[in-house]
Amino acid sequence: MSTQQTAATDHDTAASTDDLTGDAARTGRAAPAASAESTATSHPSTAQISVPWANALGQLAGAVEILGYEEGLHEMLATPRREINVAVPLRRDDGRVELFKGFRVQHNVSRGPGKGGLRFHPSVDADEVRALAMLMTWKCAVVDLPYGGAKGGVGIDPQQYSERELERVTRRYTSEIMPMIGPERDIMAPDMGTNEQTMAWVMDTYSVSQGYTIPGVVTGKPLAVGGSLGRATATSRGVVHVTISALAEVGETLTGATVAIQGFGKVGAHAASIFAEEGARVVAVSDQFGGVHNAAGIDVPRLLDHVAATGSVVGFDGADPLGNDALLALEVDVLVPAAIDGVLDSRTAPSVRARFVVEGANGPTTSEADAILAEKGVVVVPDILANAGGVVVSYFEWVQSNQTYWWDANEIEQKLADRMHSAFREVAATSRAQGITLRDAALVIGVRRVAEAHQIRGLYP
Ligand SMILES: NC(=O)C1=CN([C@@H]2O[C@H](COP(=O)(O)OP(=O)(O)OC[C@H]3O[C@@H](n4cnc5c(N)ncnc54)[C@H](OP(=O)(O)O)[C@@H]3O)[C@@H](O)[C@H]2O)C=CC1
Ligand SMILES: O=C(O)CCC(=O)C(=O)O
Repeated sequence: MSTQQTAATDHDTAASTDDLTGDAARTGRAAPAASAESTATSHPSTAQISVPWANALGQLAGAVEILGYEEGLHEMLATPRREINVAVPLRRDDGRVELFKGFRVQHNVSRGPGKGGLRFHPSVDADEVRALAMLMTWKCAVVDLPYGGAKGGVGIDPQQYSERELERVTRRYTSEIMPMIGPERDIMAPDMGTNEQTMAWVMDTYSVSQGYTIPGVVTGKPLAVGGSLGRATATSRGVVHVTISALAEVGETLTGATVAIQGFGKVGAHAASIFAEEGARVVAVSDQFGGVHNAAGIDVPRLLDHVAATGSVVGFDGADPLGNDALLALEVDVLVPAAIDGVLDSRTAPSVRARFVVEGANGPTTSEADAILAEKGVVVVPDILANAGGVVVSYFEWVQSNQTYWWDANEIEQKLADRMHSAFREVAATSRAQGITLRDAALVIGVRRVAEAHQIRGLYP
């Protein structure tokens, strides 16, 4: 028996995960637009809506059904408050001109300014950004931050462009969406394809336009211009905190637990390091080029050196090659999708053998896959809880910026741990009390907080 199988067997003796998967029949409900894969299309010009937006609407519909809200309130919660589409021209280093589409969506601002990342990825379109903005609304509410939800994106593959070209795209995009953003209006942060340098360019472009330095317009900035300690690792650390909480629910710890991670970017790579430091066995990781697997556990620091030298996990000599789909099907305790959305769908979900799926990525599981995983007894810790560590420390960064007084790393890590564990406890308690999945429980908490804000403010009768 392999060491991987031994670990799984050890964990099999612990308490069952049934009470965190809710009632599978209920999870598989036919909510409006919930059958995302069958009704949606990834082509924005057709009458149908895209998979991420259909999934987001379906999730909201499920929460509204549980909460018993009437249609007017449902419609208000489903409708983005403000959206802007912009054209972003770029003069390439060689003189040619290219045009990209950019978007910023404020889904809801009833609890505070819009908050959410900026994504550079070729798949970015209006529906994807809408879906991600809606997720931000529920996410900020689940961890009880005084923010609404927003997201931005540019349909560009950043790996095909020079640093100088990316700077020009970022500055032009920022200028185009300028009327919507600001430290009290809408605060950006890094997401897929962007990083702290991108945030420094956004902050500089915004500050120059206003005539003075305004660090609070973005979070996830470099420390040298007002970033926060702990932000770079916060999303991943939050993923590890909720994994520890989820395992504790069934009487287990992280020690020796097997973990597979899809995506080795800002979230996936830090998660691999932190899981390994905390005593878990990281057996597989992947990036867009493929994955690597070692049942005895990957030497993560050595893998990081390999990635720094080659740009990919592929070819690492301390593990065997593995495809991305095969990674999703590994028999592990914890599977962490930390790359793109929709990777767990009706095709891949039946093969999942992990006991816990902890969503580092936004929207990695389609509605159909959710129902399949619940049926199989797989516990899914949903994105709006699992990856909220990033926005929690973004909030800390914004608070520090506003008060111009900086906390030390221990204070930030402790506040992050407290916030993530207490949010998990609250979600798990709702899940148990109502017999619903962790995703539905997190949505019920988030949606209810946002609806309450509307009702108290009088924006909704
Ligand atoms: N950064 C943050 O603070 C937060 C991020 N998230 C979510 O986490 C996810 C990852 O974000 P982040 O780490 O910031 O993004 P990055 O751009 O830093 O990393 C993305 C990773 O995904 C990999 N990837 C891209 N396409 C595929 C594919 N088709 N199959 C497998 N892997 C793929 C990339 O591979 P390669 O390295 O080869 O390019 C890269 O390793 C996103 O869903 C994001 O919205 C959620 C909360 C906060
Ligand atoms: O840190 C933030 O403000 C938001 C990060 C983000 O985009 C996300 O949580 O999806």
